Amino acid sequence: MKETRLITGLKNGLKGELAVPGDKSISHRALLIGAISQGKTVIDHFLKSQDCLHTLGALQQLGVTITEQNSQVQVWGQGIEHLSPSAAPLEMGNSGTTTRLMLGLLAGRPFDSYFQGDASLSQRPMKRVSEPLAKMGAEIALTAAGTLPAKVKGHKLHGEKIALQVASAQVKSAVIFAGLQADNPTKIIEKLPTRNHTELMLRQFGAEIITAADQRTITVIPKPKLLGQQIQVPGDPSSAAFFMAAATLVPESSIILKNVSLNPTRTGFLRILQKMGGKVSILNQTKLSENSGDLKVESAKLHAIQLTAADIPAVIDELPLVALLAARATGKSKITGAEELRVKETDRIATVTEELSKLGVNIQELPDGLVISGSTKWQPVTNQLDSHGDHRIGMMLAVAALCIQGSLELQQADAVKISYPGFFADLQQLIV
Ligand SMILES: O=C(O)C1=C[C@@H](OP(=O)(O)O)[C@@H](O)[C@H](O)C1
Ligand SMILES: C=C(OP(=O)(O)O)C(=O)O
Repeated sequence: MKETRLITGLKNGLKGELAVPGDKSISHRALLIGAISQGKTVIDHFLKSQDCLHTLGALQQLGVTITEQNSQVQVWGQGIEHLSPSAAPLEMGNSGTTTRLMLGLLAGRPFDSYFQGDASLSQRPMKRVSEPLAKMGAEIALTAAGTLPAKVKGHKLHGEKIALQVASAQVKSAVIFAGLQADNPTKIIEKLPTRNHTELMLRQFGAEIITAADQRTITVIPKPKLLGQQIQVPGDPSSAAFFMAAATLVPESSIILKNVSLNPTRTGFLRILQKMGGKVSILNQTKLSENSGDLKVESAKLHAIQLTAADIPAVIDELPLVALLAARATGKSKITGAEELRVKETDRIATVTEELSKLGVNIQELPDGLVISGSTKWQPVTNQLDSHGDHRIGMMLAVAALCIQGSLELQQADAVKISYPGFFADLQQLIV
């Protein structure tokens, strides 16, 4: 990641319409669930970003045929029992989602698998997956630090009652993929409800996955007959959030973001922005593979916000952007219960603090969050910002730079390719 980009503060507001790329979480799952089903799965609006392409590549390493035609991705599923071992390590790149979901999937296959990832992913915790899976009979060897590279020795699995120690959709999904292969039902109890795309999509393919009224107790009935489906991936709300923030913060903006997912486990940023005084309205609601709609966003003056643990899962990937909103708002904001940010692509509590401080923002780290005193009169101490190789930090800083007079350099700007390769081109489309 070597690319440096110059970003110039905007004199005019953002204007126009944009359809953001497909949802990253749903794109990963459409490939994985398509691969273990019988028959063809056709994916519309698949997110062709580096992370999702690692899921695609790893499935090809396991013998799955995946083709592309007329901008659709086709997965030629033959059922889970047709996955075949890969002699070479499965390449996870930078993608935590690929790794954790595939560890759950391959733990129950009758062969061994090897996983490796890039330098950032190789620092991220994997015991959160290997430990609950071990209760089901899985055997996953990690480094002494509990990280990749991993060796999965495939075993028969048994259903268990599993109380998860972290609120993580990746961990929940790993246990669900293992539970599909077990010889009796698996009951998962989450600390807090997290994004539910795995459950929704597996139901569409024919599985019986029962979610209790508390939204955090999930029962997986094993050995379903899964049949290939048509998937229409809605726009990624985590990608839409960058433009929602930009349109809010740059005066005289008014934009429409088309077909964005409105799954309530993902709309935390929308709700928080509204609570801070943001002007966001939902226009046309549509049903793609999940509920979605168009979002109209206009510039607004914001006030501070307090977030605690229960707020975090629905906004986990947008928290760097919430920090940016808070940095431009009136008053002192506090985010707590967000210690998960420390184990993302970077320690996002540290990288957000380091980079926003360079812009003159009054921001302090907490062990599990941030305290930010907002102001619209930042005094940058440098004109060089750095994504630290973290896509979400890079895009948040690009939005921050739009709010400033003059130009800033963003180093390692190409990190955006991990989840949003066309980010800078799409941003340009809204700049008049
Ligand atoms: O399940 C998923 O698709 C994801 C879950 C979240 O991670 P955790 O489950 O670790 O919170 C999120 O940060 C990640 O970008 C995608
Ligand atoms: C944390 C993220 O992804 P992953 O865990 O899949 O690497 C992210 O996209 O912000």
